Amino acid sequence: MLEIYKFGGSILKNADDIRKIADIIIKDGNKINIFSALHGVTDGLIKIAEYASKKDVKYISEIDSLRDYHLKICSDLGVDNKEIGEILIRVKDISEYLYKEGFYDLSLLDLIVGYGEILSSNIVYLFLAKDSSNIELIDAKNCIRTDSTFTSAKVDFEATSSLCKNLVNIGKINIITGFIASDGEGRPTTLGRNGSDYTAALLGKIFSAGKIVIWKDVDGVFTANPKIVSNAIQISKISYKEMSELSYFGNKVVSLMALSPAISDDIPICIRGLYNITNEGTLISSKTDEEMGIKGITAIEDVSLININSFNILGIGEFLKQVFSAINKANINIIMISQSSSESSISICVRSDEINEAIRVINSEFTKEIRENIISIDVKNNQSIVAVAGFKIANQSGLSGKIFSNLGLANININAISQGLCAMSISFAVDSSALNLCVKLIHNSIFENKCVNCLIIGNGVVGSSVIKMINSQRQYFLEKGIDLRIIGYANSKEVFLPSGESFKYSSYDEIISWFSKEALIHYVLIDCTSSDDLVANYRKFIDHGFNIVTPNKKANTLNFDEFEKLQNCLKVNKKYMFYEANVGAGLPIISTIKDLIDCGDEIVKIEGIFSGTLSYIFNNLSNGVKFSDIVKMAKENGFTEPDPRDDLCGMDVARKLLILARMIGYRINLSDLKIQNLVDATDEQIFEMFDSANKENKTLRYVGLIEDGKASAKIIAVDNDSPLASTKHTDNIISITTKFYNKTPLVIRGAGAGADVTAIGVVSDLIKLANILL
Ligand SMILES: Nc1ncnc2c1ncn2[C@@H]1O[C@H](COP(=O)(O)OP(=O)(O)O)[C@@H](O)[C@H]1O
Ligand SMILES: N[C@@H](CC(=O)OP(=O)(O)O)C(=O)O
Repeated sequence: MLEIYKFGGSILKNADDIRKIADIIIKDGNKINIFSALHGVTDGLIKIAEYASKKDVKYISEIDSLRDYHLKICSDLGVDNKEIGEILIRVKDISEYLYKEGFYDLSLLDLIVGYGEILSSNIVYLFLAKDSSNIELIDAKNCIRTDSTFTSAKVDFEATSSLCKNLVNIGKINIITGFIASDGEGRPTTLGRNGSDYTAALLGKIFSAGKIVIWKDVDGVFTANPKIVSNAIQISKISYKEMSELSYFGNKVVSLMALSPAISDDIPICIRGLYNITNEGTLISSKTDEEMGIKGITAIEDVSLININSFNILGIGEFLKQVFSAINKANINIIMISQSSSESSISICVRSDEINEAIRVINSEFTKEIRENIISIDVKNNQSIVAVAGFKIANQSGLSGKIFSNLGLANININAISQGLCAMSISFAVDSSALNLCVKLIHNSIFENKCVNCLIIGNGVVGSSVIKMINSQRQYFLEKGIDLRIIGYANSKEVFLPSGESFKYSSYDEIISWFSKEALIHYVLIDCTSSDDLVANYRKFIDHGFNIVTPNKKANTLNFDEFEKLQNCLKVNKKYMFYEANVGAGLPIISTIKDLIDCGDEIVKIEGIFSGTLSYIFNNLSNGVKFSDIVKMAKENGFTEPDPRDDLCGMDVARKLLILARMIGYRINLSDLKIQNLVDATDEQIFEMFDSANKENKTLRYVGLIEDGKASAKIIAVDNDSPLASTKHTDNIISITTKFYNKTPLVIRGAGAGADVTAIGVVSDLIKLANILL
């Protein structure tokens, strides 16, 4: 099966690229190979023509760099540079002529610009010809015949077909210049920017190729430009119609012009990546990937919007006819139209370089009406058109809502919208300054809305366990439709990204702006620190779209005013904060209390052992064992904070009590709690308490209590048969008495400390959050 290969400027950057291309051509024995100019060379040649004709000597340095670029590649490839040098002298001669004349027209522009393809093809030919005699170099000026519309010439297919059949020997490996052609008088023409794709498609049609393969620096067609949207998804199959829609709206992967010869003869076009040849690329054909209804988001930059308002004096039909015929006469290309018939107003989008002409013709068409204030015109410059395309666009209910509500949240204004009844696309105009954010947001609201993007700050014991748990359970969560994705994790100085890269930060603002620019849809900050500073920044994170999940107790124990501000901030931004691991690590204490409240139950009393450390200490009290020795043992076993006084002072228990008390509506602060501090408790004092409890068949416990609007914690002697007496090891136990659980309280008991159980608390919050968001 004959295949046409086309190699674009994006993969013609250096000698290595050319070696890779040569390998592919030789390995596949591919017969028809079309080449664009080296990367950036067409732009460079246009600049040379412009400078030289304006008598600007900058053209000389441009010529020099053009020469150096090509000659360096020749020398890197070990190719004799004599011929290339001669071609470069011709380019120099033309530019000197333009300089002398101080003028250029489009035919001269085509003459000079076409040398880009001549140079690149010659280099490739010379390189391949070093090892093979079966290589042919073809200048497409000798076989692609066009009219004389310089810079965008129209092809005479019949003449081209017979010239190509005469000239191209498909027994050989042909290296053919893309983009360039000649008119009936032999004058060089070009097929329009990005025209090499078209050359490839024409040859595909002429030689009834089985496939046209366009080699690129990307692995295929993606759901958005992967250079803008880093998480764009590669499309495996896309229909000609869908691709045409994307190309019309600015997708550069394959030019619109190139699609038509392929469509007419049903020749599949495959987009493949030179740098990843194991990837099969994207197939553009009559078939599409049915499951993927929406294929992508694309944009046309540098457009202007003209709004023409008519105050209904003319009939709407007559008004539109006049507008379009005026614009049509001036040969201006209308890219998008949006009409509001009730007001007889119409918005027309044109390329920015055509806006002045468009305004001029409309002004002259409606001179009288404008003078009489029947018609008014206003113009918005610096616009871009964004389009979402795919075969299911027309019948995707809610799609526009999803797109526009996300743009609304990001304060991006839509200046005009267009969608047909059976359209393959929705297109709309936005300010160019918002373009990249807009494309990312739309992309992510369509393709990434099933994923919760987790930023973990704090990579200590808990943070590391959370990361491990998210990663090891990933598949399990995915099967349940929940995609928890870690987008970064940070210590106090640096953020590490999944790509292996990292960046240092000195303020949380830097982290926020780094991740906000990705414009993902669902963000969550997982605060695994005990930092007050990070908590002080929560509101900024929330304002920028983050939800919060945290085992850090500092946020819920801020002084009440600050705590309320945080709650309001969550409410205003419609974001969530989950904090199961604040109390009892993974034990479902917070969620149970929340559920009870949500059901209308009333919490009368909460009592329990809230500290794993203090639980361990009092569980190990027995005759003949000193309190201070048990504290030492707890420390040796890693059950205490690095400084055990942080546990003994009762502050950790106080925070937990305050968190629960606020949940059930107490408007109190830490200073309102009565907490027994054990830092200075002596062995004798504790033994005395232990002994007298023992004698009364009671057990000593450090118990927290929330009741009657107050919260406190102290050592209590509880009955030996009370649930609080039954704890072991580092257990937490919490007994909740409510309006409904009034005879026998609801009791939750289990391990209340440790990295893994805390991580469970965090991850269970993430799942709850995901179930709300997704
Ligand atoms: N949806 C998309 N999928 C893949 N690439 C895209 C998409 N939209 C824009 N691009 C851009 O198109 C570029 C390739 O086009 P171009 O530079 O014209 O290639 P060439 O010079 O090889 O013809 C890619 O590098 C990529 O940045
Ligand atoms: N070199 C021409 C033709 C072309 O098709 O190039 P590329 O394949 O790099 O888009 C241009 O830049 O317009």
